[in-house]
Amino acid sequence: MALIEIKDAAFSYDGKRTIFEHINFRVEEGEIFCIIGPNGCGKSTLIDCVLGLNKLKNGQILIGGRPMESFKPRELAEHVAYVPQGHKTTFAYTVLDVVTMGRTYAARMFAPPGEKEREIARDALKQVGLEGFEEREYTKLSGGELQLVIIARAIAQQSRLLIMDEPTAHLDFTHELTVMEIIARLVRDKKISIIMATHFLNQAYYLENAGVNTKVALVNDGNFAQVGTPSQVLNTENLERTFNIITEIVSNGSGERKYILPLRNKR
Ligand SMILES: Nc1ncnc2c1ncn2[C@@H]1O[C@H](COP(=O)(O)OP(=O)(O)OP(=O)(O)O)[C@@H](O)[C@H]1O
Repeated sequence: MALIEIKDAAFSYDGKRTIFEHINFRVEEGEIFCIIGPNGCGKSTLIDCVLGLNKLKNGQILIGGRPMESFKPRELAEHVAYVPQGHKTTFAYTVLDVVTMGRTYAARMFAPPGEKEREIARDALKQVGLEGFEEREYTKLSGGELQLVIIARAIAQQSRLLIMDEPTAHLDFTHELTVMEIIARLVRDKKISIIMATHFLNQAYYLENAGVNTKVALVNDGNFAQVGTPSQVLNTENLERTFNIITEIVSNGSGERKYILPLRNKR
């Protein structure tokens, strides 16, 4: 059974303009589903629907075969973790406190998290390479470190499904690669499932190249124009149609590693 299934989903903010319609997809265990498309095509809106923050105009979302609206918030947190695009750092919590917040749903009502929850949080920090950051002040981290803490918080939640909206936005090359390595490990080795919106087309190829079970949905005109593996979907024709750009798909000598080489805008 699919971990999550979206059936004939449609959404509009004002009841007049449809942002997307007839969206169908399912995400299996140990699979990453990348949502790719131009600015304003509705990626974040779709993600907010999957998180239950936007109510669909039409269609249904099933989590483990069960309609999403039948889940209590605490129950939903057990199944779905979220890595947002940006975050505010208002309070001077320690890094360990922030990551432990991922365990809130599992703690007893009104009880502070116990040592078991803090141990899970410490382990999550280790998984993102932030061992030793436990007592650092959250507000004093760099953007890259902050993003890794937020990913650690989602890992600490121990949900089978992770939703990520542009997880590498504003990150430098090193931190982008770190995040991609963490994603590959979670999906390929730990069989976590991820839905990720991204602008970085080559990230889908990076994952495919790394042996991660990867699917791509190319959003165009409020619909999924194509769904398939990166090799099936991210070809020169589809990229030209969706982004109006001329590209070349290049590969290393043995043809195992593919990348998109952007050549020029089509004018
Ligand atoms: N709260 C809102 N109320 C009304 N319209 C909105 C709202 N949020 C987004 N929109 C509109 O919905 C459309 C889709 O926006 P969305 O942010 O989902 O796109 P996106 O693909 O995530 O964009 P980007 O790649 O630029 O982040 C846009 O036309 C946007 O202006």
